[in-house]
Amino acid sequence: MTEDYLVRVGRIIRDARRHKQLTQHELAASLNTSQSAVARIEQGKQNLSLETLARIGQALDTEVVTVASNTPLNLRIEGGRQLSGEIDVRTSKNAAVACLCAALLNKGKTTLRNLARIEEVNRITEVLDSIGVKTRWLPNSSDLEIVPGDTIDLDSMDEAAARRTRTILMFLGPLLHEYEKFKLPNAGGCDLGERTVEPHLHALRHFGLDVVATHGYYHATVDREVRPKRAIVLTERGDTVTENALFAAARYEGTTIIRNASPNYMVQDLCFFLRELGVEVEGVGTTTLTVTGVKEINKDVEYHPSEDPIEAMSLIAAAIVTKSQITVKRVPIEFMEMELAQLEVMGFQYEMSQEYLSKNGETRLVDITTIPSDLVAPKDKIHPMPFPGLNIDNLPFFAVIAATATGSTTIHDWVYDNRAIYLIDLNALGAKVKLMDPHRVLIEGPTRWRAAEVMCPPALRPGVVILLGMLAAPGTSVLRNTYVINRGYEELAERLNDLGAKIESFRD
Ligand SMILES: CC(=O)N[C@H]1[C@@H](OP(=O)(O)OP(=O)(O)OC[C@H]2O[C@@H](n3ccc(=O)[nH]c3=O)[C@H](O)[C@@H]2O)O[C@H](CO)[C@@H](O)[C@@H]1O
Ligand SMILES: C=C(OP(=O)(O)O)C(=O)O
Repeated sequence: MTEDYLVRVGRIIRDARRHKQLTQHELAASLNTSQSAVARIEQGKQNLSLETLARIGQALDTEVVTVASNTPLNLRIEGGRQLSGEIDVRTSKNAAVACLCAALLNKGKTTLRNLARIEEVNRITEVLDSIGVKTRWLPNSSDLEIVPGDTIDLDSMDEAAARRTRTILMFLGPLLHEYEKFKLPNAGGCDLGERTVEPHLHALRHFGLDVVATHGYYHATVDREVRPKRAIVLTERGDTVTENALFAAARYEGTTIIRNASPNYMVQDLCFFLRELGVEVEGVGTTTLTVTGVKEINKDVEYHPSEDPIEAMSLIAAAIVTKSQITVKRVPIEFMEMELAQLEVMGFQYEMSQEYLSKNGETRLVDITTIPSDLVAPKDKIHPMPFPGLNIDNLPFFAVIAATATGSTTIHDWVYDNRAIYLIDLNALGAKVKLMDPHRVLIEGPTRWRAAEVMCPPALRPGVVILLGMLAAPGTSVLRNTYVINRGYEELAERLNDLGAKIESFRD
């Protein structure tokens, strides 16, 4: 390395350290080195090995050196291997994004413990950092600290990051307390077809929010005289719309009743977190939420979001399709009961531990040990429903499971216009999936899986479904362009490898 280059790298490291509000001492401690060594590195007076650069990147949550990161990340899978061992379910993407947005309600310091370190969270922290909210991962942990401070500078928003997620829509609820006029870039995310924002606007109108969508932005105005006069009835029982209504109610000093609310897992997590902020929420887990808000929130709080039922389902599906015995630990059982009941109908056998509590002190967890089972197709169609029905995001996993079962299974995804269609990508791996119409697929099993090279569908769950098919297929498969998977899962390939899978990531 030339001296000039070392100086530039040193400066990048210094800036990243300052951005994370770490002293040289603190960085040195997490690198197991001395403060003077860090000082030399930052002055460009220290030769750096690739390993040291990687460790610094890890300590500062930033890639100091980016290796061709603009090219898509692909996975190479040696399939047909059985899995074994134990794996912990990590905390959920959907609770993470809800709590991140809720942190905007609080002028004090919010610490979200053991947060999922996934791309979706990275996009939101990029957006938050760009508008002047200070976020930092605490050293050697997955705990994220968020301090909004006194002013939020929406004009400096990292729009590219904002447009890659639908979560930006959930800034409406918190921001209506701060501004009488503001604009936000339109929401993006997985390509699942048209996703409405109308129910959000309908709910937030009760708090004086009016939104006009033009030229890629939501232009919002807030009339502070308008306050909820009666119960807010959501026009859809959606998760994020319920969350937006909760954000609005959380800093309204009166009492708001939200009917047709989603009682789903991420909404429950959000309600528990709002309680930590001093907001009264009754009816958690039901379709009527009664919220008594507080005008200003300025509290140092911490919260532990709960484990992800969708990741739990993904891991159980991995065991089923590879005919493996594994123990999936920390399964939030309340949100997996319908899925397990449906799997039982298909002949799936498993053992379940006693219940214990998640670190949020509320969510009930169990460990599930899968028993390799010969599955049969269910007589009735499999379809999702709002909680306590079969989770909408767990439905795609039934496609790859049905492909291993004997007989014909109908899967009916009434929710998304564009999600069922990706399931036919399983056919490249030998499955027989027929699209009956945009919402229904018919799957004939069992499948003689074969390896293939497939472009990852532009949607998170279908992407993982194809990956699971590849785990089942003997031989070498390649799944190309897998960003969407990392949007919702933390180190999925590495963790499956710990169970005996053989997955390598590579860039072209
Ligand atoms: C960040 C987050 O938490 N995302 C979840 C949330 O997204 P989110 O709450 O944003 O879901 P949407 O509002 O997009 O709803 C999904 C689809 O279901 C339709 N719909 C929904 C409810 C209803 O009562 N009637 C109805 O028709 C909507 O029109 C839409 O087409 O909920 C979805 C459905 O559970 C999940 O897939 C997402 O993972
Ligand atoms: C559709 C999903 O999420 P999002 O709402 O973030 O797009 C999902 O988690 O599968």
